[in-house]
Amino acid sequence: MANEFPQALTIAGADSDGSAGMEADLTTMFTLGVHGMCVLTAAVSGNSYGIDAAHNMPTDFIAQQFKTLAADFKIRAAKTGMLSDSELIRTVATNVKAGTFGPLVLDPVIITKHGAMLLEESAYETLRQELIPLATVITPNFFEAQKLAEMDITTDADMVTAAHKLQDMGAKNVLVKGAHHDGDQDEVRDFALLADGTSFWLSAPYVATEHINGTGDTLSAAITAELAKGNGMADAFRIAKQYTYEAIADPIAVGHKFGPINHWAPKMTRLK
Ligand SMILES: Nc1ncnc2c1ncn2[C@@H]1O[C@H](COP(=O)(O)OP(=O)(O)OP(=O)(O)O)[C@@H](O)[C@H]1O
Ligand SMILES: Cc1ncc(COP(=O)(O)O)c(N)n1
Repeated sequence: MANEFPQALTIAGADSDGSAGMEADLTTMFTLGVHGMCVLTAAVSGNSYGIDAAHNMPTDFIAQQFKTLAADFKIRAAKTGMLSDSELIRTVATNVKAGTFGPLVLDPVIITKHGAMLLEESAYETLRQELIPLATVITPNFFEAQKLAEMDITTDADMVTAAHKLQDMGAKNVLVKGAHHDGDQDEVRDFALLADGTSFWLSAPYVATEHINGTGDTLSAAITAELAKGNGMADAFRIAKQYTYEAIADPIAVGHKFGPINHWAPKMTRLK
């Protein structure tokens, strides 16, 4: 009998162009040497220009997927992606609480690189109440941190304040991703706040490319994969940031606008 292989779960929407969502999550987990599984929450019809349509899965089917996977696999870490609305968030929260899926990485997907909104504004409060308290880690981008912490973020000090607010809401560890879309900077910095109160900045060179669809999914899926392998939180953050940077830094020519990042570039396969 083979040794038990690290297994992780993504609770996410499918992105038809393969750049973000479930596809980015499973690709990242595969590349980092973890077997990835999926509870499908929604599906979008998208290409590198934008998203043309989206559909949610029925909540009873979402609940069934959790039960089917829990009946068999030893899932060591899980993450969330596109959750669309309050009903879906509640379904996911109920089923996460009922199962043993290890640490939960909450990627609070609200907006895509093309500006499509993947979470209804009326659901922000449900996310705060139902899912943030269950989160071992939350990984909001700049925009999501502003919405969830209900504050403007313009300085490093604001990022730190937002991270503490999210921790006060119940997320144990927080990674607030810095803004990077204006191109007037030479580095992108994310702020990490750990459960024990320690904190640090993660920095990488700014890459001037439009091939950045799925960066947030990739970062949170890489954190999930590293936690599934047994790495500590700070190491998981650092490895995930490096993996994502390397995948952005060597773009591939796929699509005409916001194309996918390059998961063949990182030289980190099965890094422990
Ligand atoms: N152009 C870039 N150059 C270097 N690093 C980048 C660039 N864009 C994003 N990153 C990094 O990628 C990671 C993901 O952050 P990002 O803010 O893109 O997530 P996101 O907005 O949730 O992604 P998405 O829009 O795909 O949902 C962060 O560590 C961020 O610093
Ligand atoms: C189905 C789906 N889920 C999530 C995202 C956002 O991904 P990211 O935050 O990585 O840009 C997306 N574009 N599509």
